[in-house]
Amino acid sequence: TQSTRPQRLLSAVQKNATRGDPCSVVRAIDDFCRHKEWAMNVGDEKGCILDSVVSEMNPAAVLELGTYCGYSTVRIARLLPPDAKFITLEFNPGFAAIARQVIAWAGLEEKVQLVEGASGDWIPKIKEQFGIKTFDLVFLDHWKDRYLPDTKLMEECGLLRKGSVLLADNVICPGTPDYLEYIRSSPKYESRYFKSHLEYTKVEDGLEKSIFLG
Ligand SMILES: O=C(NC/C=C/[C@H]1O[C@@H](n2cnc(C(F)(F)F)c2)[C@H](O)[C@@H]1O)c1cc([N+](=O)[O-])cc(O)c1O
Ligand SMILES: [Mg+2]
Repeated sequence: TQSTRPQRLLSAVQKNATRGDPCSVVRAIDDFCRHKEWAMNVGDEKGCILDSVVSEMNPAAVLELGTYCGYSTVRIARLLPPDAKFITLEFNPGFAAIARQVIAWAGLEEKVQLVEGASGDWIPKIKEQFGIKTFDLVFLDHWKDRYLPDTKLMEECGLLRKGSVLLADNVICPGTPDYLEYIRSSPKYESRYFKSHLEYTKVEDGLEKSIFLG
């Protein structure tokens, strides 16, 4: 039977990366996506911006929306302090199964809680299910038409505190126009655009970093 792209990406990790070495997992995925098959990971260029935001914040509680194959999950988890809580949400069971193996190959399964399901169902349950009051950092990289409704839902559920940071991928390509319009015009946020490129290409894209002002 035909393999899927996520399965081929996992095989490249298992072939080329060293077990327990997150950086070698990140490098193996970037090499695979640059030279063999493009895939929608945040990539190395935007990934460095993600790294700098995570390192600067040293967050105690992180939420990722859109695990996919676990590339950004590994990038984030490798930088977190030991007692940090990191939840990553994935809707597609096939992608989740691959991501679990990528995260395990990196040796980071203890630092990450991969939850399968829809954001609309899970966001209202996170506080009680995982004992999390608020998130210090949220990385949005899931369906682009869900960025805005899920941000409003996180506000309503009290998951953001003064100073919480939302970091959104793909605000230019494929684009999240309703989210950008909202976040840049809302008095509840202070936003900044980090210009970069769509992963593994020369096309413009970037990350929008927004601080919740409470
Ligand atoms: O479409 C893109 N990304 C969509 C990404 C979607 C991923 O987020 C998951 N998800 C959906 N809901 C949840 C939640 F939150 F409910 F758990 C998680 C989906 O199953 C999928 O794995 C994309 C496309 C391009 N591109 O160039 O076309 C480049 C990129 O960087 C991209 O991120
Ligand atoms: Mg993306």
